Amino acid sequence: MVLLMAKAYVAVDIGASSGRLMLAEIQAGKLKLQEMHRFKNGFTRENQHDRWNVDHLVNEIFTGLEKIKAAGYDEVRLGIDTWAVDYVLVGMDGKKLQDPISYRDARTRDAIAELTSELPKDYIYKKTGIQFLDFNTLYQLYAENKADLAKTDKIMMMPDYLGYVLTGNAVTEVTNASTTQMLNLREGLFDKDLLKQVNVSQEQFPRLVESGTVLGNIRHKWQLEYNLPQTEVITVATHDTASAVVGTPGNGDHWAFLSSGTWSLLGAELNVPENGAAAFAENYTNEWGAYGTYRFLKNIMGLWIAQCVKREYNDKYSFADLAALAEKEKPFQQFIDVNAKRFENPTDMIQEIQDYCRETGQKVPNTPGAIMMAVYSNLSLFYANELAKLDQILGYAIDTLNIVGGGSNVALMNQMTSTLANIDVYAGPDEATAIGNIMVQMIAEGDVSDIASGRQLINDSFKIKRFTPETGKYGTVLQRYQDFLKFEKGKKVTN
Ligand SMILES: Nc1ncnc2c1ncn2[C@@H]1O[C@H](COP(=O)(O)OP(=O)(O)O)[C@@H](O)[C@H]1O
Ligand SMILES: C[C@H](O)[C@H](O)[C@@H](O)C(=O)COP(=O)(O)O
Ligand SMILES: [Mg+2]
Repeated sequence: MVLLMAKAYVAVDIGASSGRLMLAEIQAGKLKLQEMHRFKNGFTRENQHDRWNVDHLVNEIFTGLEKIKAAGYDEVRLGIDTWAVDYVLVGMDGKKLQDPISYRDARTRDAIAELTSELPKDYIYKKTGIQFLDFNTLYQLYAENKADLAKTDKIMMMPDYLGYVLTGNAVTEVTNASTTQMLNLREGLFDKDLLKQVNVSQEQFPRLVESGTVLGNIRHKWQLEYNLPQTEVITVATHDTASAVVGTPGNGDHWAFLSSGTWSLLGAELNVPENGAAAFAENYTNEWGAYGTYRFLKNIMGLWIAQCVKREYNDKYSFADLAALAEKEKPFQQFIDVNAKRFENPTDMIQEIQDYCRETGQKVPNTPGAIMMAVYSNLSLFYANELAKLDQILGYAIDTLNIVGGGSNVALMNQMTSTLANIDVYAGPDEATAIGNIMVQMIAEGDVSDIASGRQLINDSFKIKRFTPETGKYGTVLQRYQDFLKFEKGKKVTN
């Protein structure tokens, strides 16, 4: 009797700190997920810029696929998602011109001020509905080496470039394209004025496609070089946060998501964009989601800070160790604006945190536990503050927060956020990005009918932990934090 193997799906999810290949199948009505390969990601200094090693990423994808083949899977579907805004310049010969520059590189430091002196911010926001982050693709292209741009045949967003290397086919998938801050909300195309502003032609971007589009099979030349399964690549929601939102269980009537990884992306899934005055004033974004939705969210510095702290202790502590050390400390011993520019890419994060506390006349954390409690408690305060703003902008009360990603493992932060925001928190799955990647593939293949049934399958398949508010436990700390932020912004703390 030939056992019909359930279709196997592979998610390649590459975040700013780590990448992974996750294999999924539906077994007995549940989604079974297994990690087949994990690898480090990160940028290094090369040729005067912070750059990603994109050949390393390609090699790791093939290594992961060889492991999947060796595990007995001869045929798979595969989707690729990565972090946003960064791109690869591809020359007339179809090869990359150089290793891509990271969004944390200093080259865009003054780009927003320069570009928006010619094109006002409100004009750009009305067109695109996208938040002003100085590393958006628009500002990277504004700062790009003009000679390199002239040699460029195609500008490929990171996940699209990886799909192109595997299959030879180039597209621009819309969820990640929206993070460029160059897509026109009304027209659904790259905006002509913004293209002109950075001397790029529409033709230099491959055609725009929706998530769920079949990209093609892995090229034969790779099959000869590596021992790979037969692999059909599907263009998923290629911005990792878009996949994370698809993979969010969506518990609650008016629920919000917090994709908690290197970045914390806090927001709500909308059916129409919200690019009005209040959203503009609070720098909220309308990144495009899967299935015609919009990810109305704010970028928060997130666990990037924890990653730097861990590295600066020479990886002596695991993340779980650092969370356990923090648990032993008292919360809210100092207030920190975690989104201050100074925390974006400092040479020494621990020093930066201590200097900030000294400059603002606050208690300076000196031990790993105290430093991590400062990080976790101020992230939780920032989340609670932003949830209050979200209620104001959207005009209704968010009743539940779904926290996904690696940060959903930090019970201390899940509980603090629930109490500070006075709403229920559902934590998990931590691999929601990979799950959302796979969900789009399954919907494209007809194995799952739509996103609602996909989210039901997620709830049925993974352990989702609920946290409820310990009402009143922290008194007026949130109000005092909000007053502190207003005071610091008024003082224009140098950052
Ligand atoms: N067991 C854990 N305890 C505490 N923190 C954790 C744990 N697992 C993961 N994390 C946190 O999650 C972060 C990674 O989340 P992840 O979603 O994998 O990020 P990315 O996709 O950006 O690489 C780590 O930086 C760490 O701070
Ligand atoms: C620069 C972008 O805002 C950033 O990539 C963010 O959107 C993102 O993709 C975060 O994903 P991580 O998994 O790296 O936290
Ligand atoms: Mg991630």
